[in-house]
Amino acid sequence: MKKLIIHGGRRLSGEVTIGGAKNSTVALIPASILADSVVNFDSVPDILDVYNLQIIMRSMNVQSSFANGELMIDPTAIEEAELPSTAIKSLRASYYFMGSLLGRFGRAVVTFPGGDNIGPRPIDQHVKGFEALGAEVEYDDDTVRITAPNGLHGTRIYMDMVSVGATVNTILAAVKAEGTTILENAAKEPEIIDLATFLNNMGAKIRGAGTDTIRIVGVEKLISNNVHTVIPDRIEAGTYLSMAAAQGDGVLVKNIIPEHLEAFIAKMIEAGVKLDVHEDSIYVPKTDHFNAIKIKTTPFPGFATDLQQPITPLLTLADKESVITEEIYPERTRHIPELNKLGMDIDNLSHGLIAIRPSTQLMGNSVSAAEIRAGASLVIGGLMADGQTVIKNSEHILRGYDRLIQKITQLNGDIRIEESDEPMH
Ligand SMILES: CC(=O)N[C@H]1[C@@H](OP(=O)(O)OP(=O)(O)OC[C@H]2O[C@@H](n3ccc(=O)[nH]c3=O)[C@H](O)[C@@H]2O)O[C@H](CO)[C@@H](O)[C@@H]1O
Ligand SMILES: C=C(OP(=O)(O)O)C(=O)O
Repeated sequence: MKKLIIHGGRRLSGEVTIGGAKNSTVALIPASILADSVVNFDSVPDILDVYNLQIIMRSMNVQSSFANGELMIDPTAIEEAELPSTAIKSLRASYYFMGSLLGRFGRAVVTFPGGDNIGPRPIDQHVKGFEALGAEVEYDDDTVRITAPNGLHGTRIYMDMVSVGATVNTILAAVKAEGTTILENAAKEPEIIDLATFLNNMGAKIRGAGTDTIRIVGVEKLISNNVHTVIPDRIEAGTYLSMAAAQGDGVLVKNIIPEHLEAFIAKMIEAGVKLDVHEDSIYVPKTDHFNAIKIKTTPFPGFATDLQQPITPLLTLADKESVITEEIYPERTRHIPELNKLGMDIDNLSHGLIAIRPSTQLMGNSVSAAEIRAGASLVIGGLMADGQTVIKNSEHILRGYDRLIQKITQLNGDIRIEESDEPMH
């Protein structure tokens, strides 16, 4: 197990550059096995999810190399194989191999994915998409078996709820299907536009990504002729904006697409942080007085559930009680008892309703990261609290935060990582 050790209380300043988006990358990599050529990406974040996706691809004889943000994937000699369940379980997005293997081979056998423990994460809408395209889906124990004995055929699919994962998986299965697929009530997240851009540049015909109706005309071949640059990670950006507002004396956060963070920026400004928003960067000035605010998480372009936990420590600095309604994952509250160990006063009032009260005396403590964004909130809490904070199970954080130690150190934070003999849980 890895532990993060933070000596808090130091003020942060300087610049930090945001990496490529985890949630794009983890869709782009499985998508690349649909290509009939080598595929190249840059701005790929240095995160554990990428290494685990490489392990999964290697089991299918898909070779890849990854260094300095450049990722090359060669799917031209791909073979069907049993996928390694430990790597599959290490991340959520391994379920994108259901859609991409189905698109490539007309069948897929994938163990149920892992990912963050943020409450129930059903896949009924993914299955609805596959079945609508003509696939048959069977579950046996922990495994999903998908076949398409008569091929995949475009159709009209209405998603019963807005799901990022189901939208991505349906696109992956439909991109080489025969005929036209019309996906209604699709998710509109920027990462879906990034995926569609990547596939379209290889010859796919996907229109409407970023709106709630996506139209896909199936094509036979996908050939990559250029390098795809992954969009900046809006969740990593929001995490550093929150960290800088809570503990900074002036921090410039670079490589941001502000349009991807509109709801978050609006809430930070409402909280009293006078953000200076530029074309591709945001300056966070030192803030002495914070207002209490109300937040409700909703699908894009609303306030992202993935930023609910990272903004929470900042709200403990407000003058009155703030309230967050977590609509997407009401059980995404495992940060609360841990942040309270640092002296914060946060209450899980009822299903998804969180009260954050002013707290003054924060002291470091030993805490545990239950999942990635809970962990990110603990990193911010640890930087705010006096004394030493030890964050156990930090692998969860490193799943999705590019060069975290280097970036926080560059901002004058005191943080290091240590290996411990205790098993991860
Ligand atoms: C790798 C990736 O991109 N992960 C993101 C993705 O997760 P993920 O794609 O898993 O999240 P979804 O958008 O699918 O989930 C949204 C909501 O729909 C529900 N649902 C989803 C699918 C389904 O078949 N049935 C169903 O009921 C979920 O329980 C949840 O309440 O979007 C989430 C919501 O923005 C983010 O927190 C995750 O960071
Ligand atoms: C929930 C998240 O990730 P995943 O879907 O990969 O578990 C996240 O990035 O906040």
